[in-house]
Amino acid sequence: MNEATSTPVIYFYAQTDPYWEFSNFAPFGVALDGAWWPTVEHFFQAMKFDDAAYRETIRASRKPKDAKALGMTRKLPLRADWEAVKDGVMLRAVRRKFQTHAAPRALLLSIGHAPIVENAPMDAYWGCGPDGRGQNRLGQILMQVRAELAGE
Ligand SMILES: Nc1nc(O)c(N)c(N[C@@H]2O[C@H](COP(=O)(O)O)[C@@H](O)[C@H]2O)n1
Repeated sequence: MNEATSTPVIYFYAQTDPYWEFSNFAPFGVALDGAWWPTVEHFFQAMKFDDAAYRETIRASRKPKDAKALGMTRKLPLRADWEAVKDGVMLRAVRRKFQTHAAPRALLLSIGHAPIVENAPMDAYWGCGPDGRGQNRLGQILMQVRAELAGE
């Protein structure tokens, strides 16, 4: 429960959780930059790199966890501006996912103005982190996309 508003908080993360559809790992592909990406995670991880061949390796990987593992390598350099652009990359991909797929869009709109939190125990940037006090940037982006879709 959000104590300020008494609105239930929507948590999501694992495939077995309610609202798994909100995860970047959920199987909703996106068309971006002239290609089809199997999940938002594939696109996000690939965009970390200037190397086009490596981006394609990530795009072609079987599962989002494979894409994530490929994106975590530091054998190749991250693009120099990654920290500056990563939130915009995430917003583009999440926005396209919900524009493209009716089922997750309906679910996102069905929860009204409820706060959304990625319940990621190891990620205090995109999620709420181990102590629940992380930045929750993915949750914020989902709420932004929800407002756009609702015409707010
Ligand atoms: N479902 C799921 N499983 C994991 O293991 C995760 N880490 C996440 N979180 C997502 O990871 C992405 C962030 O990647 P970087 O750490 O910036 O490389 C982002 O899509 C999170 O939502 N989710």
